[in-house]
Amino acid sequence: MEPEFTMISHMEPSVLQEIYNVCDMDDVWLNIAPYMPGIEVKDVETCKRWRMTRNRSPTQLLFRIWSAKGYTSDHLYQLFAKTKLVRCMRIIQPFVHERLHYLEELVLNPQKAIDLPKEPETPKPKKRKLRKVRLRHKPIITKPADSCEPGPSRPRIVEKREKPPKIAENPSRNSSLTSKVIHPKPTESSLLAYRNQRPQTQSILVPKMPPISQQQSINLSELTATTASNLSNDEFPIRIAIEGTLPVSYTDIEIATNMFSTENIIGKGGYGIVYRGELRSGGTVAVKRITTLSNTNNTGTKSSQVKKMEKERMRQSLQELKTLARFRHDNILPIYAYCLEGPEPCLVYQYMANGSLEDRLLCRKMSNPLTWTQKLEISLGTAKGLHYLHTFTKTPIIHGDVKTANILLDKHLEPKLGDFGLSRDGQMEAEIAEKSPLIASHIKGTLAYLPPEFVTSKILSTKLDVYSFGIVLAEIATGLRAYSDTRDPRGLIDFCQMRRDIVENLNILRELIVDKKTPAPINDIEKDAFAIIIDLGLKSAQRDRLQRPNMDKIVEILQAATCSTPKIETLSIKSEIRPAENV
Ligand SMILES: Nc1ncnc2c1ncn2[C@@H]1O[C@H](COP(=O)(O)OP(=O)(O)OP(=O)(O)O)[C@@H](O)[C@H]1O
Repeated sequence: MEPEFTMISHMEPSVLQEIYNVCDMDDVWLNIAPYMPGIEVKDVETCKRWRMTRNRSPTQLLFRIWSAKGYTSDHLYQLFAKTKLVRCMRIIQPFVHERLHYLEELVLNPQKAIDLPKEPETPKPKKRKLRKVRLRHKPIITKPADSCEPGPSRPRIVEKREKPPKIAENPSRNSSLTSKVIHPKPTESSLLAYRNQRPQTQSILVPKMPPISQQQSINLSELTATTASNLSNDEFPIRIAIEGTLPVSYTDIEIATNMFSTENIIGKGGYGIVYRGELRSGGTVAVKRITTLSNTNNTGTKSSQVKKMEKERMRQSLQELKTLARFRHDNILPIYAYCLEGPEPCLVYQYMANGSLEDRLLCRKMSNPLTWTQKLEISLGTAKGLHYLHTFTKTPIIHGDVKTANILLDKHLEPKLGDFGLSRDGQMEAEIAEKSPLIASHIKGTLAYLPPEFVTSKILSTKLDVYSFGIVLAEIATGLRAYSDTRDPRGLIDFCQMRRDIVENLNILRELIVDKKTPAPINDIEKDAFAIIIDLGLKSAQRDRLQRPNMDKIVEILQAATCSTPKIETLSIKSEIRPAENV
């Protein structure tokens, strides 16, 4: 059965490439942009910068932006007819509905067109497949006053603000060409005519995307053409993920990050680069740009391995979006917005001025060492965030990747847990006794922070996060890395525990493993801080998960430690734990 329509982004990549080649040549794309409903001045400017700064095809970006608005190969064919690009019409003809094929003849021989049978009226689209898109700006075309180009000038788009549109225009019905609306290559007079003819409204009806859940798999190109409003299946995870979070345009992100300038880079992770962005309305944000993999094999297509990695990358980004959009807490990194319409998906977060806890513990970027009071507050805040995740809903959420790099510090050094790509629904330890333990389908996370029961038996419970948090506490107390090849033992918990077993005297232990960068304690709370943090760290990272405390107990201990002289048992774990194996 013939498909109802083909989304531009779903067309054969080699066909699209051919079109890009033709339209990039002599900047032909600049001639067609003014005829594309919904394309604004800022979009054209973005495409120009895209070519200038990255040497990438401006047509490709232009089509991506347009395609994200729901336009199909049929619309593209009509656009090429309007701009008399017969070569392009022929290239995409196999993807175009037969009823439109007559347009080629019409373009080649407009006189003959009078004798042609009238174009069959486009069937009225089903109501549920239509979506109303209102555009704020109407581009109009003028000849640049300062143009020094000979002959017909290249149309320039200038922005003009308009009153809100009143009448809806359906491009699938109104843009079917008749001899009246076919334009020759724009000349000054034709541009004037075009301006007068162009409908006064910018409100158009766009066919809705097919529900993505019906498609076989999710890939980047599908997602980049996806917006919140054109997903129709309520069960589809993207819709759930993005509900309650604002979509933002790719252009706005480019402007905020100064075209993703290297000066704005604040960090790099496994899946993307994080940029500092300045909003036009004022305020700073962090933008994570999920990088796509450029590796292709010698046939020019991506290997199945690369496709698998891209899919996983996308899955994790959506998981992060889904969890962060659902859970709001003082100690969970707020997500502000997302963008799926551009060449790479982007997530926009609150900007954390003091970077990651990892950076601060290692005094990277010339930062000052944290004091014991700050270390206690950061430990407590992080514990509260985890406690919230484990207890807020009936089914606890397991973060799955708690580590110092994923604890971010705002300008007041308030910690916020980030990187929820591996988060999932889990079980409380108590539930495991009643039911059978949840077994993860795969092991993911940072190996040095993963507990033995997860690495060996894939047992998934809240105690996974408790174990990882224990290692974070040991890092806070000692200033040492979770794992080091040059240390014996290499794992930090084993390293501390071994010394703890040998040395009875707390002062000597402190001398051996305390973080020497931390300023000397200035009060009783600070004096006790090292012992409390390392003790809790070792307890939380015990090999036997049943011996590890719950997050509520951990919060209670840290809360007591930050407010008054704690009356809690410290360094009492000598006989309780066996040295943990390095995982
Ligand atoms: N909201 C933010 N504000 C300020 N800096 C941030 C923010 N988010 C991330 N960063 C910085 O960017 C770095 C990279 O973050 P990202 O989450 O991509 O990777 P990661 O967690 O370090 O690594 P991976 O995702 O591979 O585990 C962080 O270590 C941090 O320094």
